Amino acid sequence: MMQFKVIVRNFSSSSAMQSAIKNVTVIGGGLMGSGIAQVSAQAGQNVTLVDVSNDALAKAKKSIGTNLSRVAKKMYKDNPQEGEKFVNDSLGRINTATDAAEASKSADLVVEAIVENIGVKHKLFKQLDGVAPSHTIFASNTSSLSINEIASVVKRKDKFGGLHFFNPVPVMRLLEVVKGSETSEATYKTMMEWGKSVGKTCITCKDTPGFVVNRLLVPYICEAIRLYERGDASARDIDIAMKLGAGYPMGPLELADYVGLDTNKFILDGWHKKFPDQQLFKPIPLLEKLVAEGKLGVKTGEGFYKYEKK
Ligand SMILES: CCCCCCC[C@H](O)CC(=O)SCCNC(=O)CCNC(=O)[C@H](O)C(C)(C)COP(=O)([O-])OP(=O)([O-])OC[C@H]1O[C@@H](n2cnc3c(N)ncnc32)[C@H](O)[C@@H]1OP(=O)([O-])[O-]
Ligand SMILES: NC(=O)c1ccc[n+]([C@@H]2O[C@H](COP(=O)([O-])OP(=O)(O)OC[C@H]3O[C@@H](n4cnc5c(N)ncnc54)[C@H](O)[C@@H]3O)[C@@H](O)[C@H]2O)c1
Repeated sequence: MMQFKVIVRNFSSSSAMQSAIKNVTVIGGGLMGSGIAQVSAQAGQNVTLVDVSNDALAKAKKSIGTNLSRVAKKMYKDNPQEGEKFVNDSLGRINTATDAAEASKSADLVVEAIVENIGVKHKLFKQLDGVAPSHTIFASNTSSLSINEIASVVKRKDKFGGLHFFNPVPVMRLLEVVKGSETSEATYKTMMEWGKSVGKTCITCKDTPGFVVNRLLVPYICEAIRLYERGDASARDIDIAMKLGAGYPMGPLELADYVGLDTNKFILDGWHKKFPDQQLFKPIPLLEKLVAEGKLGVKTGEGFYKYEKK
């Protein structure tokens, strides 16, 4: 078991940094959207979590409940009653919905965390731009797409930016706040304040591929896969090397399995298309093979490693 010390902050609304954002609509109730909904509700905000799938919403509510209990256990270890109240109050602030347009009508901030597909994101934001109040800020949690490109379909380009969270959202302390070329200073400031209000340390990023973290992380993971593919070291040894030699909580191949090999491939393919001469972004035959075989990592039970299905 890897060791990872979680720093628990006090998220009660009285002590958390106040934000101008009171009503948050999170679109996409998967891995990331459920985490974003959780940290917003913990910070005292009213959240509407939207997904096209009722099953995804039910799964999201269940995992949010479990993860809130983990937080409460640490935060209120001497006062379980308060802990229970924290969990129930936070859950009580989260409504679920399947109609994104309707759910955006009362939002101060819309955070999009749906599939990493520019066409699908465009369709969503175009629809929301027509119905959300004029003050509403739109943000995307995209891992690898350009904020300017996503924002190109809306009229409110000054009120559009990137809010890039990290997986698992309740644990990872960083938030990348991405300024598009037309993001206004007021929108940027509000996004920074909101990020702090949900307990994150915010950094400012330009709209460059991968922002900061993924611009460094993607080549690192790709080089680890290539090293393994060449037979220079075993998967286990590569992961041990980076955990014990560089202090990372997970090795690069474990992390690739955790994020999903399909996601790894999707990011790499997109960047290769954009920057065909960049050696680091060239396709990796082993990654292609694993994805073609449906070995996508933890979520399918096999990637570089095998996992017990839960
Ligand atoms: C081509 C490349 C592609 C790149 C793709 C990029 C994708 C994306 O854009 C960017 C990313 O996100 S990049 C990805 C960035 N992410 C990384 O790089 C992640 C790197 N990995 C890690 O940081 C650690 O391995 C984990 C924290 C994941 C698990 O830690 P562990 O020690 O192996 O396992 P543990 O003992 O179970 O848990 C430890 C503690 O965490 C707590 N907890 C866990 N989940 C929780 C939840 N959902 N809620 C609340 N709490 C949760 C748990 O209760 C425990 O607390 P305690 O107080 O200690 O009892
Ligand atoms: N997985 C990660 O580690 C990670 C980290 C940071 C950022 N991201 C980014 O966050 C976004 C979401 O990733 P994820 O891993 O949570 O994906 P996911 O597949 O777990 O969840 C996506 C959810 O969006 C829903 N959805 C799809 N289209 C929709 C629509 N039009 N309206 C409403 N809901 C819709 C799906 O039903 C699904 O539940 C992507 O842009 C991804 O690049 C992912």
